[in-house]
Amino acid sequence: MLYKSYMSFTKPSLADLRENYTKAGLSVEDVEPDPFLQFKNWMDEAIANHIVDANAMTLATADKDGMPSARIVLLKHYDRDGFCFFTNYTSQKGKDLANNPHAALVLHWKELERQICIRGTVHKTSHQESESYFHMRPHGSQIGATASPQSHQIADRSVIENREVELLKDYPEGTTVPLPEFWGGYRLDPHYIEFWQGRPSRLHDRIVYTREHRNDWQISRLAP
Ligand SMILES: Cc1cc2nc3c(=O)[nH]c(=O)nc-3n(C[C@H](O)[C@H](O)[C@H](O)COP(=O)(O)O)c2cc1C
Repeated sequence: MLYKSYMSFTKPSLADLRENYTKAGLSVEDVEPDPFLQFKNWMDEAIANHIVDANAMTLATADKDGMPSARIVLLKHYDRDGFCFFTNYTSQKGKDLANNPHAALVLHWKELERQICIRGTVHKTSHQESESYFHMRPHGSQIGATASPQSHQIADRSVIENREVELLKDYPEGTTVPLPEFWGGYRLDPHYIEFWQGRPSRLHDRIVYTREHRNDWQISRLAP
């Protein structure tokens, strides 16, 4: 009874929403021995296919008691040392990562029927990396990042808008906004990278790279 009324919340019912995935397959023989090259191949395809926000990924962290939280961040750089994103170090995710450096990332490109799941350990990027990325951002974004006490309660929107006005007086367009000490990058150094390709009848392909030692990746298949 409860189930029935729940189902009628949305029309068509959420329980009736389903896609059959048919675009491609993935096997151990298909993939690169190096997961970062495999990641690059898929990211290049996502960009070539004009996927909106192809670099958007869910970042899952957990606080010191193990309580998880997740949110979207943008992947701004990756290489064999890991996957980088930038944020406010005093945010919820920043507090979580200070206490528990284990985290997970998920990218989902529904148009390609693909998902990538990554698990690893997170470290702050160097001050130089944070500074160089901060100053690549549009002036307005630099001011916005400086104005916002991300994840802290504020009385209303005027708190950040007033701060923005003050900062624009000190640092008008064309001047250098200093990198705030509370803002910068993190790099997730992965030990698990999974490539998921949707297949018909929910018999999806999952090819997983796990790492015992640096650059020594084992490749295996998981059941969907
Ligand atoms: C598409 C998209 C991209 C985002 N990119 C970032 C990002 O790169 N860095 C960031 O700090 N927040 C980003 N956000 C906002 C976060 O999802 C989140 O609201 C914010 O970081 C506060 O998270 P927290 O309170 O869990 O720390 C993005 C949100 C969306 C929807």
